Amino acid sequence: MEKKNKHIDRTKKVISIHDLYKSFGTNHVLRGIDLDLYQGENVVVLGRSGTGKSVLIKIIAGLLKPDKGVVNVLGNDVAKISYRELEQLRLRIGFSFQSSALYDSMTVRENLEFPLLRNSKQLSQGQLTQAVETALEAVGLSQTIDQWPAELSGGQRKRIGIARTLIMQPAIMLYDEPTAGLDPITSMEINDLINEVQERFNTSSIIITHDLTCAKATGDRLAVLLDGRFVREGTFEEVFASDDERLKSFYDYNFIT
Ligand SMILES: Nc1ncnc2c1ncn2[C@@H]1O[C@H](COP(=O)(O)OP(=O)(O)OP(=O)(O)O)[C@@H](O)[C@H]1O
Repeated sequence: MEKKNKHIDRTKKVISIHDLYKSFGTNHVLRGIDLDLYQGENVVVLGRSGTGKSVLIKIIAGLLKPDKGVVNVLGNDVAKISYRELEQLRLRIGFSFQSSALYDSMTVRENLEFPLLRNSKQLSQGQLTQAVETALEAVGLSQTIDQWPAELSGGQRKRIGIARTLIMQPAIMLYDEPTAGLDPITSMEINDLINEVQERFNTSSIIITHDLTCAKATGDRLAVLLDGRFVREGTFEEVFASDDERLKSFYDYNFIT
């Protein structure tokens, strides 16, 4: 079912991208991208492999510099701010990567404490425990607190990865292929979690995927990236209510997998 979110504030842009270009040598990856993300909104970026979705996310996080164009994140022009300002900005952005990248040699509790200890050293043990418990509760995995990553399923590891991101109370979440490699039921649970995070913490999110079920379940708005530009944008129904041949590849892909 298509989602409905009533909490989007269309007067507040948390990300604003205008006329963004990025090439690597003769490989012109992004060729004039415009994208706004509003407070409380989930935007899905749909695109096939190699279309520049990760490059876009890296530019938003200031990990890559644009060749041309403006990328404003939470009021900061990422190409212009100092390294220190960029570090501060990154603390307000949560990344959920394809591999959940938990530390195998740490328990779930230690994995979650890690970003807090690295970034805000003045917390008492009681505050740390409280933050860990709140984040685990938000992803429905309170009982795993003293387990090791190797004891968890792929879906559970993904949730713990999201909890570790939430513990920093990010304003923006960037999800890179959140359902990749997960079975349909677990994928559905992750989609629900993305929506729960949006509602509970009023985060704004960019979700990168080529999974149409995920796009439909989580996206308030979809933007389809093809040949370096967004070729269609709107709700799931608006984007796919057309016989645009360029979108056929997504149906074929999703039919096969
Ligand atoms: N640091 C880099 N140096 C050179 N080329 C790069 C670099 N990063 C990305 N590219 C190129 O940019 C293009 C887009 O890559 P990107 O990783 O953004 O694709 P994607 O849409 O995220 O794909 P996937 O779904 O497979 O992750 C590719 O051709 C890739 O080789």
